Amino acid sequence: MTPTSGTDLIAQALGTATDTKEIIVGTDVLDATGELFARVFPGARVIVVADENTFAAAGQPVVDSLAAAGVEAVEPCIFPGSPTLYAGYDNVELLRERIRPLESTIVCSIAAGTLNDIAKLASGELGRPYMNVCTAASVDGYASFGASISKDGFKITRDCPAPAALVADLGVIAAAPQRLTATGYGDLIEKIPAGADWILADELGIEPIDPYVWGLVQGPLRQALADPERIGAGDPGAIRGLTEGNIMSGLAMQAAQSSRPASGAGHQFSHTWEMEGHGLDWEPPLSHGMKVGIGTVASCAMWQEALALDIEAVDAEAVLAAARSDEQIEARVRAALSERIAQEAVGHSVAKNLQGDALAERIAAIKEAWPRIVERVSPQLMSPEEVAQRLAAVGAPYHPETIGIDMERFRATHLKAQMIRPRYTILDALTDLGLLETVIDRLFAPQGYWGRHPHQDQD
Ligand SMILES: NC(=O)C1=CN([C@@H]2O[C@H](COP(=O)(O)OP(=O)(O)OC[C@H]3O[C@@H](n4cnc5c(N)ncnc54)[C@H](OP(=O)(O)O)[C@@H]3O)[C@@H](O)[C@H]2O)C=CC1
Ligand SMILES: O=C(CO)COP(=O)(O)O
Repeated sequence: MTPTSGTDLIAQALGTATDTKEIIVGTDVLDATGELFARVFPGARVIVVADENTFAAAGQPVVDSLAAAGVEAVEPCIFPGSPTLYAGYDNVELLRERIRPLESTIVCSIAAGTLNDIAKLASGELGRPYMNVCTAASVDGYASFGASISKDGFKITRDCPAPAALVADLGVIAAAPQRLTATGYGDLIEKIPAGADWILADELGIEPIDPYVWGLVQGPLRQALADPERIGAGDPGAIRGLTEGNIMSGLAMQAAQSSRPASGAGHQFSHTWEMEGHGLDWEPPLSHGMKVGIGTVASCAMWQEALALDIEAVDAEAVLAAARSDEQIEARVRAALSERIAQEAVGHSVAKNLQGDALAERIAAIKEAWPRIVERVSPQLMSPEEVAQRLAAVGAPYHPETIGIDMERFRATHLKAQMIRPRYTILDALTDLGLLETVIDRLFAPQGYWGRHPHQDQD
């Protein structure tokens, strides 16, 4: 039977999930936490991990439910609620060392994206499973393999198993601050251009699409994104769709053991600003999904411009002659990025840098595949205007100015975003074709998307 609801899709995906055994999504389900814990971790003790915000949102019912199920509990670990917890490796170490001496003790975190990732990596480094009670529809990282954690200033997804179980109480999630719901929409909508980036990598034989994984993330995606007004207004049914869409996206990352299904060039804009520290000292800090939403507009605008190019006319000889050496790439990365980001970014950028025969082959491959790429990517994408309208409708920022990024910095981010990850996206295809700067020029020219939308109030 073909699953019809998000709940059915999650149940089906769990059948093949590598780490996650059970996910409970519903209204008034916090009191199921204890029995779920006892079922998934028989005989284990629990340590509840939360921060003051998330404990206030769901803590006591979770503690009561664990006690009612007869689960022995050690003293909870409650992080301060203010300043907002950051996804830094120091917090992972802090939690890991707190739980290390506690034998047969499993973390039950009560958390949105940040603390879930901290609990995931701290548990993973000790080879222990964990579970999470989700407090907002703010991210797709709940069910994912890997934790996005910053270490020495570089933020990237670090390998560790997904949670063994999740509880997502829709009452708690709907009552979370509206900005957390809006940010979850921003994280989810990037799966649209991220899908286009994956099609590109698939067509070039760089990272083939696994149809099963593709279906997990892309299957429920458009339905989950369908009604930003209702999501923004806090409608429970629409928030359920967003929650389930984000969980499915996490399950796709779990099935792929990679964030490829959920993260493309749009995410790379967000990661660049985050590593530059942009908005981290705001209270509340500028969230992941808010930055990803703007990155999604940027990525869709770039794809739109790319699809209008005459790729067949690209002069491969000229591109080869102008190709940068690895030393030149390193110098560019070091000039663009601060020292602590550049250190790791140089490795990714140099590894992606093609010259000579390898570059000639890549250009030929892009030319050969381009008609199929256009055919497959066109129905996948949304226009940048549509993405911006949807973000506005949900109550999320939709223009870089709104998040304090001026046009000069925004324009420069198009180049930096290509440097910080090994993942092949539209940024890399344009780089290989020697066209990235040309496309950026067109985007910011008077007729280009950003030329026509230089300020939020002119949108
Ligand atoms: N691993 C992965 O695959 C992915 C990871 N991420 C990462 O997730 C992080 C972003 O997570 P996000 O959820 O946006 O932000 P946070 O987890 O930082 O949440 C923002 C703030 O809201 C609090 N909060 C959460 N729920 C409630 C509630 N119900 N009531 C009141 N306050 C609440 C949070 O507490 P608390 O800190 O306890 O959550 C925190 O103080 C980033 O680090 C990002 O990189 C994003 C996508 C995928
Ligand atoms: O944030 C992510 C998915 O939402 C994944 O981030 P990466 O692209 O750094 O793996």
